[in-house]
Formats: sequence, C-alpha cells, structure tokens
Amino acid sequence: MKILVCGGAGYIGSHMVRTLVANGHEAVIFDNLSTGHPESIPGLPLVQGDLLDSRALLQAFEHHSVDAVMHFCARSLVSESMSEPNAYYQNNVAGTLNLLDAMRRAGVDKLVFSSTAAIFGQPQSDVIDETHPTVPINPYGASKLMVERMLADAASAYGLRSVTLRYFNAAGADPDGDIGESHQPETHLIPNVLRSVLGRGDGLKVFGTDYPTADGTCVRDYIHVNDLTSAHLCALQFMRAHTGAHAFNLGNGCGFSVLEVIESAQRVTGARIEFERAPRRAGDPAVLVASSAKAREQLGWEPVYTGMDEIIATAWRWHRDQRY
Ligand SMILES: NC(=O)c1ccc[n+]([C@@H]2O[C@H](COP(=O)([O-])OP(=O)(O)OC[C@H]3O[C@@H](n4cnc5c(N)ncnc54)[C@H](O)[C@@H]3O)[C@@H](O)[C@H]2O)c1
Ligand SMILES: O=c1ccn([C@@H]2O[C@H](COP(=O)(O)OP(=O)(O)O[C@H]3O[C@H](CO)[C@@H](O)[C@H](O)[C@H]3O)[C@@H](O)[C@H]2O)c(=O)[nH]1
Repeated sequence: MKILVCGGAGYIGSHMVRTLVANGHEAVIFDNLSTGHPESIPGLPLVQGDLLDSRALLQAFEHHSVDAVMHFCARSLVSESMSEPNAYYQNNVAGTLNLLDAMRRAGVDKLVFSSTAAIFGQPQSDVIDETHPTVPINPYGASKLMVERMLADAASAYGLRSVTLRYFNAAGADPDGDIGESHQPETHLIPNVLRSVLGRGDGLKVFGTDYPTADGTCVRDYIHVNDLTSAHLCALQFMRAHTGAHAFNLGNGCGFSVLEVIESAQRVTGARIEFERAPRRAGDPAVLVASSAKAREQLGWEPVYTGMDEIIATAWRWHRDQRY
C-alpha cells in the first residue's frame, strides 16, 4: 500500500516510515518539521507542509495517490497544553479537521490516528481498558478525545474507516541506533534520564515524590516505539475487513515508577544517576497503565519488547551517538 504519513519526520512517525518500507509499503511524508527531523527519513518523499494549510494538504493528495493515511501530527506536551490550550485545539483539532476534509475530497477512506492515554484523565481502575470513562484533565488529552469523536461522526456520515491507537508512553528507539527520540526542549523522562548520564541538559529532576504510589513517583506504562509501529500495520490490515471507527489502547500492561525507570537506566548504562526531587508537574496523573487485551484479540497485535531494561537499552544506543 501507499501511505501518507502525516508527522512522519517525528519520533514515532519516523519509526513508522521505516516499518512501512521494511514491510514492502510505500510512504509519503507530510510534515511541517516543527518538531520533526528530515535526517530521520533520508531519501524518502517529504512534502513540507502544515495541516492547517488546506491547500498544501489538497495538493499532497493530488500529487500522491495514497491508499490510506497515518496521522502522527500533534502538539503533545501535557504541561504546555495547560498554559497554551488554544494552540493545542488549533493544531490537534482544527488541523485534523482539515486532514479529514482533504481525505474526503481525495476519496481516501482509511485513517490510523495517534491518540493517547491522556484522554482517560485520572484512572478509576488499576489498568485502563477501552471501557474506562474518558475524562481528560488537560487540554492535550481533550484535543485528542475531540478527534476521536470526529472520527466516529465521519464514520457514520462519510463512511471513513479509522483505527485510533491510544498509546501510553512511547519509549525506546530502533535497535539499529540511527533514529530515535529527539525533542527540543526534551520533556520526556527516558531521554532526560539518558541525557543526564551523558552530561547533557540542566540536570535530572523527578517531578513529584508525594503521589499515592509505592515510592511516591508517577507510574507509567512504557511501550517500545517499534511495538507501536507494528500495531499500525495490524490496523491497516484490520481496516480492510472492518468499516467504522475503532479504538484500541496500546501499552505493555505493566507500570514503572519514575524511580524504577532511573534504576533500570543505571543497570543499562552502568552509571550512577543523580537527580533532584522537584514539585509535581501540572496535569500529570499518578498512574497510567494500559490493558491492551482488545488490541491483542482483535488486531492480532503482540508487543515484542516487554522489559524496561530492554527498552532503555535501545534508547541508550541512540542517545550515546545521537545524530540529530
Ligand atoms: N511520544 C509519546 O509518548 C506519545 C504518547 C501518546 C500519544 N502520542 C501521539 O503520537 C503522535 C506522535 O508523537 P511523537 O512523540 O512522535 O511527536 P513528535 O513531535 O516527535 O512528532 C510529531 C510530528 O508531527 C509534525 N507536526 C506537528 N504538527 C503539524 C502540523 N500542523 N502540520 C504538519 N506537521 C505537523 C511535527 O513536525 C513532527 O514531525 C502525536 O500525535 C502524539 O500526540 C505520543
Ligand atoms: O525530566 C523528567 C520528565 C518526566 N518526569 C516524569 O516522568 C513521567 C513520565 O513523563 P513523560 O515522559 O513526560 O510522559 P507523560 O507526561 O506521561 O506523557 C507521555 O505519555 C502520554 C500518555 O501516557 C502521552 O499522551 C504524551 O504524549 C507523552 O508525552 C511523569 O510522571 C513526569 O512527571 C520526570 O520526573 N522528569
């Protein structure tokens, strides 16, 4: 298949492009490079454009006859969304609306959408499955939930087929070590932990040590980026046989606290990692752990990277020799 990968120069999108090509598909990347890196998609077709620019989108569909779209574009920082909500609704909601319009005009009827655990808000159960109430506590999560609603409406009104994949915490890098996670500024835990080992950044901070968890720090479900991309391949297959809008939670089903992540990074790097205890970060729920039983059963998806050390080892390989 030929796939338009919106946000394909970003962290997860660039891994997706690699997986598509490795599996015999063709990828065209649409990206405004606001947080993406052209170095992560060398030699591949890149349309540099913005989802908010309807004309650029329409042209992309005119020039490239694609079978489906994968949509990774977003502003995606929880704390930034608390201080700049309008920017989040504009990019994530209005931008996606433009994309849906352009797809409709071009007659492309299959979409895989990147959603997030942040749509659920404060967890009301130990593990979060698809029946969990969706009550986001930050504008980032709210913007993604709005898109999920738009996709359900587009399915009934226009026959759009979609699979929404709600990632928990994406982590790790391709084992080859030549693409990986690189955000500026970097706010994510694992890159910050590894950067601190390399003496980069302003020193590692642990945000919140008074959460109602075993060691007082936030617990998250870290899922390897290549396990996310394999789920997208399953989603493409799924849409061949299923109409409608479908949503799946993607995680390992296992929570790790911030301190456990630091301990794992110490084992992998062999370094002693110093950190400062800092106040809680706005918008962070205490615990987010996924049940991915539905994805396993209905998509036939099986994550390969289940251990934290194994995931961090792939990220470490990238960070030691970071190329962009
Ligand atoms: N990283 C995570 O842990 C995580 C977890 C849950 C969900 N997600 C979602 O997965 C997706 C990818 O996340 P990521 O970590 O790879 O982010 P990223 O910032 O690395 O990638 C996003 C890409 O989209 C591009 N982009 C953003 N807005 C655009 C626009 N208006 N027009 C064109 N291009 C645009 C950026 O330049 C970038 O290349 C996002 O939708 C994010 O919300 C990420
Ligand atoms: O330098 C740091 C960075 C993070 N944290 C903590 O580590 C945990 C994980 O934070 P981070 O890596 O920033 O991820 P999240 O804020 O959990 O958000 C990620 O995971 C969400 C789903 O769970 C996605 O929606 C988001 O897009 C994605 O960024 C949180 O408790 C943070 O407070 C620190 O203590 N120090």
